[in-house]
Amino acid sequence: MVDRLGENEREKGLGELNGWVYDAATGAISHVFKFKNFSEAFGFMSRVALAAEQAGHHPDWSNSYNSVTVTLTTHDAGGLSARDISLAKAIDAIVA
Ligand SMILES: C[C@H](O)[C@H](O)[C@H]1CNC2=NC(N)=NC(=O)C2=N1
Repeated sequence: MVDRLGENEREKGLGELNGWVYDAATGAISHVFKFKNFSEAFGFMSRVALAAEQAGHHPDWSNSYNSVTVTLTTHDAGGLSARDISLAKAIDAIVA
């Protein structure tokens, strides 16, 4: 079990990320990643899948051709937790 972040922790975490948006209604952060083509998008998803497995924390996501929408929230905590911030940082590192 992991705690939901308070407002201050959430804002601090968001400040350490690159282009993720918090949705208060769902308690999730999301980011739309765009690539040159489907192959690049799927390669990104493969790398994220490995990072997610390593973290034991998994994205809600969708893919349409060259676009991947990644949404992170912690179901167990009913909102955003440090695990989401940590996985978002790993994803930012993958696209950097
Ligand atoms: C037992 C295991 O740690 C949990 O069920 C994990 C797996 N991956 C998860 N991923 C996400 N995004 N939220 C969770 O609450 C979650 N729970």
